[in-house]
Amino acid sequence: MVELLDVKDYAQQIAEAIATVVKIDIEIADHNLIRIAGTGKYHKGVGQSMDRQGYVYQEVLRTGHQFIIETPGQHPLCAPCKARGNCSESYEVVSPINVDGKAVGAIGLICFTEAQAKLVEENQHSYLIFLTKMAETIALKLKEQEFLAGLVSSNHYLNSIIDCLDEGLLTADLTGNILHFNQSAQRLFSANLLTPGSNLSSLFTAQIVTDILKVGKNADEVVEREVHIETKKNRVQMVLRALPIDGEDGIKGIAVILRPFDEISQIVTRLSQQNAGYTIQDILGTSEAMCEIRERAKVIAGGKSTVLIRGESGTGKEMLARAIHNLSPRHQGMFMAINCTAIPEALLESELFGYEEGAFTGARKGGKIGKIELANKGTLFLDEIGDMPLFLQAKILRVLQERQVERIGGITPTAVDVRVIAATHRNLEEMLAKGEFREDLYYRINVIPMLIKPLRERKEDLTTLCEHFIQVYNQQLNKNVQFLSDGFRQRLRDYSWPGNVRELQNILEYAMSLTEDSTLTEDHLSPRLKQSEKSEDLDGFNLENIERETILRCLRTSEDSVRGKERAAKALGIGMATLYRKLARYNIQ
Ligand SMILES: Nc1ncnc2c1ncn2[C@@H]1O[C@H](COP(=O)(O)OP(=O)(O)OP(=O)(O)O)[C@@H](O)[C@H]1O
Repeated sequence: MVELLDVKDYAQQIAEAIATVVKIDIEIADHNLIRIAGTGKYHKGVGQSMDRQGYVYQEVLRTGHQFIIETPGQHPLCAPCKARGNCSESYEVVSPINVDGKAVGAIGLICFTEAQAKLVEENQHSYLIFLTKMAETIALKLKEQEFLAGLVSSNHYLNSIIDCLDEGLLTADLTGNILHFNQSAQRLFSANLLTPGSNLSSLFTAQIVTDILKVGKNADEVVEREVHIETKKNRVQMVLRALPIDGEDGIKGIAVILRPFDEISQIVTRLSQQNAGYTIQDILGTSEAMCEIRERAKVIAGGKSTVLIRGESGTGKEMLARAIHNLSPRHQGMFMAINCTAIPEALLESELFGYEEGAFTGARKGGKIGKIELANKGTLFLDEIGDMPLFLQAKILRVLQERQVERIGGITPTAVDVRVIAATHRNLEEMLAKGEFREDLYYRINVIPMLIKPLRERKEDLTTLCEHFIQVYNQQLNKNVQFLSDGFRQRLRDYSWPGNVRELQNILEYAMSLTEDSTLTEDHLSPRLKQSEKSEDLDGFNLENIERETILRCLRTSEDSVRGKERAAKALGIGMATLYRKLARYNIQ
């Protein structure tokens, strides 16, 4: 709150101006009865309290009315005064200084001579009006001061809000001269680059500045660009947004907002809930193989090493990759999946690496960020890596080795911190031999190999998986399936599951959509499963399978020692060397 004391210099100027013109002394007091201005003999008392003499002033302040004291020292108001009966003043006119109907001070004309008293008395009305006007002038100054203080304080308040923002914020005039910036912007750029009066061109490339200035020409224009900024510490990727600052009579300037790219991708991740997906507990299966997979995933999730997940289609490779990501410290970052088979070769490169504006005909304005960059601080899932063309294999290898990515048409590489999880159903070793897969990349991605067995080799998982999918489809399809008939179970057990868990899921969805009962029977099986009977039977004649199964059965009945193996070899009618060769061949431990 502004007080009369805050405008004391102005009050003194007014007092002196009046005294010079009317040749009568002036005294001004504030609401605390402190003399804030005075002329003649009262000048030296400025700043002092008037509480022992200013009884008339006290009354003016209390009532908010003007007073004329024709007989100072004898007037009843002067009763408590020390100078009562002996007052040097001969006539006094005092007016309140009112602000918003409240007396915040008082101004008085003080006559010491008879001549002065006579003059005022004779022109009392004019002097009263004059004094009232002077009081109003001082009150106006006070209001103005209050208004200015309000402006300063709201400006300060707004600046504090702007400084609280994590985003860097700059404002510039329509030619790009910087007018204002917040503390976040200040932290980004070195002090000599960002000063009031410096130009946007000292911060951004010519192309970006041209784009920013465009928003000054059109109130509907908003520019969004991705920029790399050399900060005080390092080079960071940011998203720049420029918007016009609208005034009543047109665009007044341009606001530029800068946000770290990482933050945006984290927000996108959170909002899109893409990672709400799979956790390690979602990977079902009671088989030893699946228990091991879950345990292994927990152990390796914290690291940064590349993981290679192998397994047939539908075994849950992507699910496992997501679960590893969600278990890892990178779970706040993006999980970017790219299927190397699904995207045409020509597009795959730009999807992965992105491109700069003008990199090729048809390249989008402003360029495009690639999935590798998007996965910064997160996980890049390269699905079906076996189908990646050789030239891209070389580029991916460089990313893995140098931890940098260079956009198509770009000149400077950007550092990226991504964990790569690759997956394939293909026999990479065979591809290596044929020169279809790069050996160096193979070793780079195969740091942590994980193999998900096909469902036919872990049929004990069928029960858990069936229970889970039945529960899911009971809800989704509004069914109430509780049981599987023996025949249905048997069919599932006999089937070879070329499409693995995905196929099981489809078969259950099909069966459940056909029934209104609480039990699924063979009748509800899809024709595919029924027709498979034949091929299933033929599968059973595969000699290698039979041999493997026979060896396994035989080993289970003998003890796990050299003697046990000798007995098994004897029972099988083969020599020990042959048995060992077959154990290696069928990968039996
Ligand atoms: N162990 C599991 N527990 C629960 N659901 C599973 C499991 N394995 C796979 N699934 C389900 O099977 C489907 C296929 O999984 P996913 O896409 O991860 O397989 P994939 O091996 O990556 O397949 P592809 O190689 O064809 O891309 C998903 O719907 C997933 O929910």
